[in-house]
Amino acid sequence: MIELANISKKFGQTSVLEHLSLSVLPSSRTVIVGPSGSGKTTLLRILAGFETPDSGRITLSGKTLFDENTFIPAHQRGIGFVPQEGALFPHMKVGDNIAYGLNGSKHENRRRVAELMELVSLDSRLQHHWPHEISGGQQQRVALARALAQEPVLMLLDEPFSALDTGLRAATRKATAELLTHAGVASILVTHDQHEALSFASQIAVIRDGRFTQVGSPVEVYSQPVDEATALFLGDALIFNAQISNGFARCELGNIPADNPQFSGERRIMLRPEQVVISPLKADSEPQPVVTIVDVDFTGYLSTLTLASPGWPMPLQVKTISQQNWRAGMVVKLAVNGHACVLAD
Ligand SMILES: Nc1ncnc2c1ncn2[C@@H]1O[C@H](COP(=O)(O)OP(=O)(O)OP(=O)(O)O)[C@@H](O)[C@H]1O
Repeated sequence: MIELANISKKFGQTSVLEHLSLSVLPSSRTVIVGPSGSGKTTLLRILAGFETPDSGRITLSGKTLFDENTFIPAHQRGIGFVPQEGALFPHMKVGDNIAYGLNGSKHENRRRVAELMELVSLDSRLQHHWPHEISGGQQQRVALARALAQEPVLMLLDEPFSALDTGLRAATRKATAELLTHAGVASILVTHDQHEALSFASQIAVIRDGRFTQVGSPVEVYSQPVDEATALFLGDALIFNAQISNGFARCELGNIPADNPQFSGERRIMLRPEQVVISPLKADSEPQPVVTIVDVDFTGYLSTLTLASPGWPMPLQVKTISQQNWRAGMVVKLAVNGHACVLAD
């Protein structure tokens, strides 16, 4: 439904976006995730029509929004935009914020505001409040209702939950995802928070230095990242040098099935910490390799174990679910679940 092809943008001599291409399906949820300064907001502003790319093409439902001969202005695009921290008009009450841009009769607008408030699960009595009289989560819902009032086919969300505390953030994120899917509105959300990205998205586009390094489903980009930086950006990762042959990766942790059997020779591989299962060693068994816990950093639900083995070049840190009996000096058994991801660099 929305297609970007070869979008590039420079500010002065600095290239900020380079040849970005992306397809977003109707009613889907795409997340653009990447470090600060990677070009996320610039891309969103280009899609909204607030910024002009230097080259490329953007089409929405078959209609060209931008190419070398075309520039459709923001208010004619049918695209909703929820900026960071909602950006409500402070001098307008909640109801008037939502009604901003509605051009029906007074009676119709009142009915539509009530509908939209119900859609975003806001108590209709809040329409008479000033923005500063409602909570951060409620302000985000008002901003969403205001954007939905335009009946967009695509909603752009720029770090919309960043001002909310952790619990409220997760709840608002889930409610927003459900609401947009239910309303049949496709969305593109920008964030630098990998948990948020993995939880909200049906499709993730990882951006670094103005380029997409990987586009895929959350499970794909998390378990099969293309390179080390993408792997580390999306969560904790254990990276090893390995010798790949016959579909197996030989490394410090043993012989692990490789996710891509075409590779061979010396390569870097990645495992997620949850793939490594650590268990106490039974008295009479021989561990292979011999692994000792050298340090336990207990942080509640999770502990970081520092593990050492005579054959390893350096100790390995693994974050794992805490167990009460773990202590430094203990010899443990390691097992690896699933495949090792063979990295491209
Ligand atoms: N109007 C502008 N003029 C000049 N440079 C700009 C402009 N807007 C953005 N930039 C630069 O473009 C680069 C990308 O900025 P952008 O805001 O798109 O990144 P971001 O990934 O959204 O970052 P953050 O996560 O910190 O918001 C940055 O180096 C920024 O300084």
